[in-house]
Amino acid sequence: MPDLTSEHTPRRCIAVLGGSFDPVHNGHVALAKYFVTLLVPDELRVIPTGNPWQKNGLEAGPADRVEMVRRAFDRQTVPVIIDQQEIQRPTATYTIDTLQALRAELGPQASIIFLMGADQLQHLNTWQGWDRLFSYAHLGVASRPGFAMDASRVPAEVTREFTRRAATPEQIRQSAHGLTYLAENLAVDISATEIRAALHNAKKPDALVPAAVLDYIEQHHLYKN
Ligand SMILES: Nc1ncnc2c1ncn2[C@@H]1O[C@H](COP(=O)(O)OP(=O)(O)OP(=O)(O)O)[C@@H](O)[C@H]1O
Ligand SMILES: O=C(O)c1ccc[n+]([C@@H]2O[C@H](COP(=O)([O-])O)[C@@H](O)[C@H]2O)c1
Repeated sequence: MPDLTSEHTPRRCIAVLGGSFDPVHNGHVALAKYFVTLLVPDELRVIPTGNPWQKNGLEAGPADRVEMVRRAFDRQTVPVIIDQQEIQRPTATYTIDTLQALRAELGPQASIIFLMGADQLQHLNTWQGWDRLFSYAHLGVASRPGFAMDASRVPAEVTREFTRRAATPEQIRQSAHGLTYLAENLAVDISATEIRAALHNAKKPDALVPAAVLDYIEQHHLYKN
């Protein structure tokens, strides 16, 4: 039987943003928007972590983080799915498991790109099965103030993989997995850590989080001492 998918059906492209989102903020929205503009994916999949094993616990519960994410991403130019698979998985959250599940769900043809900020790039080689991530997805990384993306801070083995797999947005859209893209001109100096600190000090971080998220935080008395 001829492979009609590759010849006649455009390949679907799904951009995936995983995160603790404790809380979601304008840096996350800017990261997603950057890659949505670059790739014009068919879907933005946002996946709040369940048990982020490299963090010392989360402050807000999963239901609150999901609702904040829903509010933050309610006005995108592409369809958005808030995917709760990591929250529903009882074990430690490993991206490799998530990407395997997404590949099984979306099929071998789909172009899947997992997005992250430069802070994660700096220790990507500590992720569970990091070198197998490329078997399931492309990786898209954006710069972030305070986190260099050059050889001074990125481990040599990570730089090597990113260099040999570097591709254009068009190449990423036209293949399923295994390529990389470094966006070096995003510069949003916001972190969830500073937002939690502001809220604990009764400050209103209204320039750092979407208004609908701040409303939710206030209504539900999140991040209070
Ligand atoms: N300001 C930002 N610019 C670019 N990428 C970002 C930014 N903030 C977060 N990211 C990326 O978004 C993803 C989820 O981040 P996360 O939810 O841990 O936010 P955070 O601000 O880093 O949180 P925390 O301060 O609690 O560690 C990660 O890949 C991270 O690198
Ligand atoms: O798979 C791993 O081992 C792994 C280690 C650290 C982070 N991640 C993923 O990276 C994304 C951003 O993580 P964080 O801690 O910055 O919110 C989120 O989807 C995490 O599950 C994944």
